[in-house]
Amino acid sequence: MKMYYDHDADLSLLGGKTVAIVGYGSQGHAQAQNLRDSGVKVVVAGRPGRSWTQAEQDGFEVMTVADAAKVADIIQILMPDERQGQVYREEIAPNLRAGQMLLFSHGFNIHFGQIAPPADVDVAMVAPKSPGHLVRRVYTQGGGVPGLVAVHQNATGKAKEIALAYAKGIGCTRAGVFETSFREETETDLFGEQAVLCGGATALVKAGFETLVEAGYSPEIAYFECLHELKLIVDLMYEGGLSRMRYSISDTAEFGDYMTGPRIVTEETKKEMRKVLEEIQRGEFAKKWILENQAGRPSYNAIKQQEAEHPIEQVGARLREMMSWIKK
Ligand SMILES: NC(=O)C1=CN([C@@H]2O[C@H](COP(=O)(O)OP(=O)(O)OC[C@H]3O[C@@H](n4cnc5c(N)ncnc54)[C@H](OP(=O)(O)O)[C@@H]3O)[C@@H](O)[C@H]2O)C=CC1
Ligand SMILES: CC[C@](O)(C(C)=O)C(=O)O
Ligand SMILES: [Mg+2]
Ligand SMILES: [Mg+2]
Repeated sequence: MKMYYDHDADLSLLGGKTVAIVGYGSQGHAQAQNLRDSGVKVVVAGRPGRSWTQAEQDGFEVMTVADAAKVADIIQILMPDERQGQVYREEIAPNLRAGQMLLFSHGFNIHFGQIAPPADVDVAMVAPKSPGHLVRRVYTQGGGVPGLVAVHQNATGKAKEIALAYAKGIGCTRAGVFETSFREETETDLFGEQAVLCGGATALVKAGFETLVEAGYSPEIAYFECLHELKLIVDLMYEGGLSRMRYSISDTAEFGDYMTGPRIVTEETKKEMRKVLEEIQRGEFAKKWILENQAGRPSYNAIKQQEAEHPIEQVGARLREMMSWIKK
């Protein structure tokens, strides 16, 4: 397995081809706009509604998913994971022809068997390791976000080269693209978002905020300390790793970091992380998420509502009103 950069990928492989971006949400709008700016012919596929209108306003030719599956050479599926199976079966599969490429940015549906493409199409993945809005922002700033590339089916014999050309079109080869498998991407992505990036980080931020507020400190100070400043600290880690961050903070903070960090994230926490990973590997999380959607998302909706009402969200909204550069 190796890393691929701009000089390893040939954008001309997409010349004369049409890429259909199915779904114009977080990843869809970013990948569609980056590809277009890279000179690739892009159409957007969706259903009548907000995203369809937005894609038209952004200057794209927009069509139904079924029509896009007919006209495109590469079909990049960027609908929510839980919707992809049904739309694939109803609108994409009946219109597929040999030699097309089905592309994904997350391996969930292939790895967990929700989508089973015919043998005569390429099936690959280009997964940006970034939220969609930053895929676009970093590209327009001249950079790119790292990505993963994987091939599940190589019907044409050119699947990896085409996927790498696509990765170049969205800017990922500027930062580096690592070759992986659908299984590795799916399991590590689910683990990362649950244990560290989203679940772990939000739980840490809320616990810190609540500890300060419950001890009588101002919610405003607790917000700045536990949420706002986290971005600034993480920016330093992004630029130069843990040591760059530790270079910039005071020695007092660095000593506190060494003494207290291991008391917060303990061996017990790591034990739980290993359990989370095993549940993902055994497909238990995927099953739970599929059943949750079939039941109309009762837990998801209830917790989402509860989280929106957390005091950190109220105080944060008020404080950010004064920071116009953040609102932009
Ligand atoms: N969000 C991210 O940053 C990342 C996402 N990914 C992966 O990318 C994929 C897309 O995720 P994400 O960008 O978050 O998705 P979003 O939820 O942001 O966007 C979903 C899009 O799909 C459209 N859509 C939903 N249902 C249908 C349907 N039945 N028919 C046609 N269009 C439909 C929505 O249109 P409408 O407005 O009509 O609802 C919307 O445009 C997933 O596989 C995800 O795991 C990978 C890396 C990061
Ligand atoms: C961290 C969440 C993510 O995996 C991502 C932005 O990479 C996602 O599924 O949105
Ligand atoms: Mg991810
Ligand atoms: Mg993810």
